[in-house]
Amino acid sequence: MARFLRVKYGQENVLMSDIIKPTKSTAAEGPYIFADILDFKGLQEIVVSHRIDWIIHFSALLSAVGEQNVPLAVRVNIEGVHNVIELAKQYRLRLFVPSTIGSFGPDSPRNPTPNVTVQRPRTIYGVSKVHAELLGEYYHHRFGLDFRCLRFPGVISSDPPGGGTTDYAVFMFFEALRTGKFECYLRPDTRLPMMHITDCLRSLWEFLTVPPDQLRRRVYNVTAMSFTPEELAEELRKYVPHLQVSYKPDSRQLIADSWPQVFDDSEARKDWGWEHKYNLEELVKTMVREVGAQVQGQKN
Ligand SMILES: NC(=O)C1=CN([C@@H]2O[C@H](COP(=O)(O)OP(=O)(O)OC[C@H]3O[C@@H](n4cnc5c(N)ncnc54)[C@H](O)[C@@H]3O)[C@@H](O)[C@H]2O)C=CC1
Ligand SMILES: CC(=O)[C@H](N)C(=O)O
Repeated sequence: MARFLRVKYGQENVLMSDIIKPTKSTAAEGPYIFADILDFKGLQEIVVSHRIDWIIHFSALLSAVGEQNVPLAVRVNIEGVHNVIELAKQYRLRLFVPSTIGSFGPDSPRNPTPNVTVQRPRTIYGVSKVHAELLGEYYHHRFGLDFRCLRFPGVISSDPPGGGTTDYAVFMFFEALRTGKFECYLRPDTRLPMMHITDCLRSLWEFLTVPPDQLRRRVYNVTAMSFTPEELAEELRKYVPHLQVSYKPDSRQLIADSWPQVFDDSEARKDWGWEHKYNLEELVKTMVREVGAQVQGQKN
């Protein structure tokens, strides 16, 4: 996202932060600083000394890793949001926080899942995201905070994924192109909403720049497609014809079974003109090219 925003606003005007060391190429792309989302005073200092006016808050533990360390997920995902939202209120910053299909649960309608419906997720990740959505809406109505939030589906890119349930789709490309074999931790018929990273970043950008009076909500579903592991493998076989996929469901299956299968993003399409560009065919073609280049680079 920083790369995307730097093209629009200039390299020096977008400050990237994390608690981890940047890769060489990330460090070369523009300013990068240490910021721990749990350190409120440290965040205040950054906002003041860098004259920050807009926060895009990505830090989180995703669904699968969150279940492995619930206390840490509570701190990073819930305390972290308390800190940025209070910061945004104090300094009148604009704030974007992503949510997810994981903010829905087994009581939600799964096909399709509308923008407003029962949520009641069963993972700490989902609970923390519903909390962020509600708190953001509350701060918007109570204090006039410009809070915006998109619920993303599984986002597919050639970067290493962070420990979610939808990560299988990324792993399948790497294993298919490295070894021609893949063991999937979800059942072959597990349908989940997905989106290519290019569409994800564009949706975020378009949503951030919509004039406020065009928004009927502060939280919108967005998506591009839905597919199952079996359907993804079938499309991938156009490029790796002998791909063998076996299935060994683990605890992530339970999570996937409680999530939307088809995400209804008609409100985003109607209110601010959201349109995806990548369907399954385009996504696979692009991923094969990008992951293929990485795999080739590792071999040389
Ligand atoms: N990747 C996906 O498919 C989807 C992602 N999202 C949301 O997008 C956001 C980014 O997701 P990803 O990039 O995939 O996750 P990721 O796991 O790759 O990145 C999360 C980042 O948070 C950082 N972090 C952890 N603790 C921190 C702390 N105390 N202070 C500062 N930073 C800290 C980590 O170092 C990591 O770089 C998350 O909020 C996630 O919920 C939403 C839906 C789908
Ligand atoms: C859909 C998400 O939020 C994420 N990729 C996960 O699987 O946890």
